[in-house]
Amino acid sequence: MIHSDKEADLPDKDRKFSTATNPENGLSSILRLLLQELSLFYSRDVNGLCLLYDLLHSPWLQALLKIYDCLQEFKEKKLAPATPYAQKLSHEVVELLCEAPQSPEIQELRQILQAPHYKALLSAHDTVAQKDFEPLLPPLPENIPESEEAMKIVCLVKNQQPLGATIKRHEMTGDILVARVIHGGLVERSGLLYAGDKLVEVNGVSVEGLDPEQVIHILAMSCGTIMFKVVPVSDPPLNSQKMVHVRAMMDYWPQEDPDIPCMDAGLPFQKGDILQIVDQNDALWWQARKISDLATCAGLIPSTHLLKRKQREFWWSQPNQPHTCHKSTLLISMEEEDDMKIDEKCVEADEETFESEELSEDKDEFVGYGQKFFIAGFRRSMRLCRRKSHLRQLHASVCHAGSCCSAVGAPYEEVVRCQRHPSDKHRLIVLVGPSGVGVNELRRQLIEFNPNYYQSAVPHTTRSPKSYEVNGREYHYVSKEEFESLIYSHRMLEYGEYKGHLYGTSVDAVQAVLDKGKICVMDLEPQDIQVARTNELKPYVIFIKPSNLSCMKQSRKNAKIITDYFVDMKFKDEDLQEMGEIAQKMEIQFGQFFDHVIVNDNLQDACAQLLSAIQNAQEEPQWVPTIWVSSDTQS
Ligand SMILES: Nc1ncnc2c1ncn2[C@@H]1O[C@H](COP(=O)(O)OP(=O)(O)OP(=O)(O)O)[C@@H](O)[C@H]1O
Repeated sequence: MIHSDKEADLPDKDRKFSTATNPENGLSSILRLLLQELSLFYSRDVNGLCLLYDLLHSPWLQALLKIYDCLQEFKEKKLAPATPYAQKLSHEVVELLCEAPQSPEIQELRQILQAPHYKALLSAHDTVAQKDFEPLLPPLPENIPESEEAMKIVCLVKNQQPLGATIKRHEMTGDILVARVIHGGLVERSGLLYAGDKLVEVNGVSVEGLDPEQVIHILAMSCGTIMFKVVPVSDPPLNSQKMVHVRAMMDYWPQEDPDIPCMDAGLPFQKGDILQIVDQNDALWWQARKISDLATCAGLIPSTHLLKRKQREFWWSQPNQPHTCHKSTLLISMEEEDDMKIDEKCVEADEETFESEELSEDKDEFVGYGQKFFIAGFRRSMRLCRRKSHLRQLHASVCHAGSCCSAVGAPYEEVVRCQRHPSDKHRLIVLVGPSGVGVNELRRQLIEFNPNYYQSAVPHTTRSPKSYEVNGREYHYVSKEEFESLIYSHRMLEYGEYKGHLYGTSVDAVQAVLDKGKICVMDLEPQDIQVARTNELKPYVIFIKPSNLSCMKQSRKNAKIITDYFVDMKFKDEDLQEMGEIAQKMEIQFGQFFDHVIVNDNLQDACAQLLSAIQNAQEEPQWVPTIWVSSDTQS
């Protein structure tokens, strides 16, 4: 269907120098001449001439040069259609074939020519060949008054998708204006309508005096081509802002937001979603797309400014009502119950009993088959103290929440996609999960799998070392003053008190592992994640989640938990149920910080998932807070 009219177009001068059109000047023919010359010297093998001769004579080089010549020839040709009416021609051929004596070949050809995709191909060919790219505009209305000179007529062909623009009524004049053009929608892609354009007519119907809803009704009833008569805005807004990516730190449901200017244009999202913000021209309503669905047009999301304002208004109007900030209240009451339950389980025990339980934990710290190596950070006191710190810090977070914004924080966090450079330190791996879900089990399995690569940080304590303990192995033994100074200088990632002693993990202890080129794996209570989220440690947070109750009952038949008063205690059904509830609440409150979620049902599967998640975190590009990268560049 397409042929070349190169010869007809080319001036004589060009034709003379074209290697492509004159095969004698082609590279392959030059090679042929060269070979003839070389053959004269071949028998004498002057300076490796034989080698060169064989090389130039090789069939693959000859073939390559021929291909090069053909491509060169093709590149210089201009393509023009043999006929712009291929569809008609095909139709004629089909008619002739009907009259011709029938044979299997003729039948097959008819079928091919009548197949819808083939017809569509010819139709596309003809459209291109006829250069029929412009939409057919209806004729301009006659007798346009001179005052309407500034108007323009815009025709859009509506398909199944919405037009991608919103309208509003001007408060003073009552004019119907284009309020905003949605990024990626039909109107934006046409480039014909802008925010601020005044609508005069839609499909010949005057919009004067109509409500926006009535105009929308006219648009909804129209199909095919829609004609707008508009007075263009004098300065069409230019979107010169660069795209920004953010992590949503909250959920948003447009259907539940009475303030959204157009509910259908809203973009629902959940905390943790990565959003691409494409338009921030409006101070209150931004336009964004989910990174997981970039093919769709953008939707409206509330701006940071609007959300903070709403949070403040809500706080002041309903100070006694539970709201976003109060989600933690649920956790607190639950934790208080938890404490009471521990009391119920309480057995009288004296210091001696605890001493022996502490000793019995040694099996947790010396592991390995045959060769014994040491894993720090699994001590019972440390784990119980961590649980208590959870309760204490939740209390503190509510007491200190002076304003809604400080409790909730920024609704969006700016992020960039970034890959760790192989020469950079590893990212800290943080495991989070409800007590008993298996965080320590998984951490231990990981370190046992490759103790030269995975390691935990050595915690600090203010208690004195026991006779068999070594400073810097089980714990770093420090004075209360030293410990407190680490807290005040923000060098403690987590800390808590247990039986009158302080326990905690410092940033420096984590750094010591990372400095050795190893991957540091630690578990944290979810409210401590934010403390660890720094450029220094760049933590990758993995949430360990229980599976459903019946699976847990099955898989945890032989599992044991540690409590204040028992070293090993079997799970009761209530424990497993409570674990599920706490996991749910953790996800609701802290889900935005989780980079990855693993359901710990089958232990082997969960370990395999953990290994692969850690590998991805270290070696694949990930979304990280922009501030981590910018502070890297500055330092
Ligand atoms: N997938 C699993 N299948 C069977 N048992 C498991 C699984 N994961 C963990 N366990 C067992 O469950 C018990 C509790 O696990 P673990 O001590 O790791 O809990 P944890 O999340 O660290 O809790 P805490 O933070 O309160 O110490 C242990 O006996 C552990 O061996």
